[in-house]
Amino acid sequence: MRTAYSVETVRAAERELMARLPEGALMQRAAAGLAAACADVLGRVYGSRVVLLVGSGDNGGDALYAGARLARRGAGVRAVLLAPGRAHAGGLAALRRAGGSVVSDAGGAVGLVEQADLVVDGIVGIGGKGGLREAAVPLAEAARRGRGVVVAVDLPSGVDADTGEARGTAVRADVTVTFGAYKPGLLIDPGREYAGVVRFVDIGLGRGLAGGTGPAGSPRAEALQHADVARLLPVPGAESDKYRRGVVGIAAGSARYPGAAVLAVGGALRGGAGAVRYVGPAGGAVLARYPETLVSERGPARAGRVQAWVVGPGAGDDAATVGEVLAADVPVLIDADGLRLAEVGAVRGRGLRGVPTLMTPHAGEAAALLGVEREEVESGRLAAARELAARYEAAVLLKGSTTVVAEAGGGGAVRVNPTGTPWLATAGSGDVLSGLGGSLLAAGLSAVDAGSVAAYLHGLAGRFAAEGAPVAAEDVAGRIAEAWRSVVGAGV
Ligand SMILES: NC(=O)C1=CN([C@@H]2O[C@H](COP(=O)(O)OP(=O)(O)OC[C@H]3O[C@@H](n4cnc5c(N)ncnc54)[C@H](OP(=O)(O)O)[C@@H]3O)[C@@H](O)[C@H]2O)[C@@H](O)CC1
Ligand SMILES: [K+]
Repeated sequence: MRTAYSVETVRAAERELMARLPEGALMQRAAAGLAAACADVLGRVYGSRVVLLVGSGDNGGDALYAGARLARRGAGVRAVLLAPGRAHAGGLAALRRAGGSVVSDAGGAVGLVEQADLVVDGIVGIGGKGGLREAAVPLAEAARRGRGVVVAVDLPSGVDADTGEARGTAVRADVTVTFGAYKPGLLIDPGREYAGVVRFVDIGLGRGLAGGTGPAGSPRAEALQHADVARLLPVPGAESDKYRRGVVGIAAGSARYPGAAVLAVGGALRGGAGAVRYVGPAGGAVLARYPETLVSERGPARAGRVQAWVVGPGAGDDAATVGEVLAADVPVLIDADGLRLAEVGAVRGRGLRGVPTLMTPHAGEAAALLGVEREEVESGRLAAARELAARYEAAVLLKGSTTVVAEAGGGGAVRVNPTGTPWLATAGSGDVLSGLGGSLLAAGLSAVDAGSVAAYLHGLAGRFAAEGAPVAAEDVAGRIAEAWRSVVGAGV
């Protein structure tokens, strides 16, 4: 699991640790880790050309001390100072002692940046406010088009550490070396994309972050990894029959949109439930594609037992079916039209009774439910998911470039999906996800686990299906088993 903490929590943990350590010790740990990562990406340090972009805070200090270490190993290191009078004094002295040089005219340094083998972005770290300042923009752009590798210190400058927002230009890193804890902005797009490969350097904050003797700051975001997902996936026991593995009911599709039902059933059949029951007007289309489906002509209340329901994909205006499903005392996943048709009170009532509900809106649907503009949801995905989860007392999976899952009530760490791919933004892909999530709910996973595991597998399946080309939702459903196998293989 990658666990990310807010800047406030990281700062508090740092203060607590610094009080017990000699002055400057933490920065030396950070700089040592940073220099090691830089040496790795360079391959050969001796003779390489390194340019440090140095801002006015400790982020620049890290860059300068790491630069000094590289200079001692024979690299030609130049520090470009964005605020010449305010650069970290100790770091500057260390760099000069090691033979590095300083460039105070940032405006004239564009050529240097373009020609460097390695550009180290120490412009600003967790102390950053707003986007990159004007003087830094041409340097960030030069780093992007230049020939060298770009390594960001702690996080790419211009990216908001707590939200992943990038206002205006931000540094595009190949590698980000982050200290002490992941920051949410490294896990959430667009920040995640700007960060490139993230390397974590432990500087000893663990005890403070865990709440031990330090601040009881809880994680803000977490990203499942293969091994976490492998532990959560349902495994049938020797005596499991199809009913013990869970039956998932799909109340989806309409005469106008039969395809949504077919795709949701397709996702559900690959999600670990023992059987899929379909209720709705698209039974013929469903059976034609998936003859193993149990199709019922009657409404959800009389369709037979299920351990979880999926309601909403392609449902049109069928509010009665949505109401009937929400009245059932089993977990329910609500998607698409169902989100619009579900009454807040009915969903909240389930949550207050302890019956799980998982809502799976995309940004547009979430914006409509919250009564805000879509852009507001897109630029503050964590906050939007938490707000919906609090209003509805339901787990909320907010789909998008980075899919996030908040627990009912909106507290706790938000799960952030690391496997997404832009190719998944294709018609019907959400229907597959809803079936898959419902199937995992029926197999016994909690709402947050079912949502985050479904997003993880769906993202992997999307990548397998796409391989760099457009995909159809059917292809994604068809690759879920492969995604599952790849996860389980890595977890054992
Ligand atoms: N604390 C620790 O224990 C450890 C911390 N560590 C490291 O320290 C980093 C945090 O250092 P920090 O607190 O000095 O803040 P930092 O990110 O360098 O920036 C603040 C400065 O930048 C400025 N500035 C603000 N916004 C800006 C913008 N948009 N664009 C440009 N400039 C902007 C602002 O100045 P002002 O607004 O006054 O002009 C201020 O001077 C952290 O990320 C990690 O790398 C490690 O060494 C491990 C131990
Ligand atoms: K930085």
